[in-house]
Amino acid sequence: LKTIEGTFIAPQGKFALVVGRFNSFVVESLVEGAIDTLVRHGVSKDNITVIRAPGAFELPLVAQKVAERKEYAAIIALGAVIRGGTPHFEYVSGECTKGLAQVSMQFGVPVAFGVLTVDSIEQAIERSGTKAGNKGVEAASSALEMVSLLAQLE
Ligand SMILES: O=c1[nH]c(NC[C@H](O)[C@H](O)[C@H](O)CO)c([N+](=O)[O-])c(=O)[nH]1
Repeated sequence: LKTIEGTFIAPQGKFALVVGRFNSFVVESLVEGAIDTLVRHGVSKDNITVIRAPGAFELPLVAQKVAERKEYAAIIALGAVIRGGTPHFEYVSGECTKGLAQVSMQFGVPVAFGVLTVDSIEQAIERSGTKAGNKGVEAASSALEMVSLLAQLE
């Protein structure tokens, strides 16, 4: 039986955090959690770049431009799409999710999905460092694991 799995041991590679500013009160906690996770797993802060975009809708294009540079071992997408009174939520979160997945497949680079898509501010706060964890931490952990896993599949 052969098993191939990723570890969380920091690679030499660089990490790009592409961040949607919208709902920054929540998103900045995701950024903090992601950076803390990378650093505590041995990634040098010199190997972490934070790129901020207006909102979640812009994240796929920014991720694509970052991926094109072929400089980064992984991209961590962070944002918060919070349902308002209109269907806008579906369009923004749907396009963001599809677009990020497309970049990942097109360029063969891990794009960790750390974009909250929630029904309320309360849910957003719960997932940005309170009782439901921190989606930025989860996304950074996923990025570390994927870099390690993909290195074994090259
Ligand atoms: O990141 C978000 N962007 C949002 N809209 C902005 C969007 O991402 C674009 O920046 C904007 O449409 C301009 O292109 C949101 N809502 O509208 O609710 C949201 O909840 N989260």
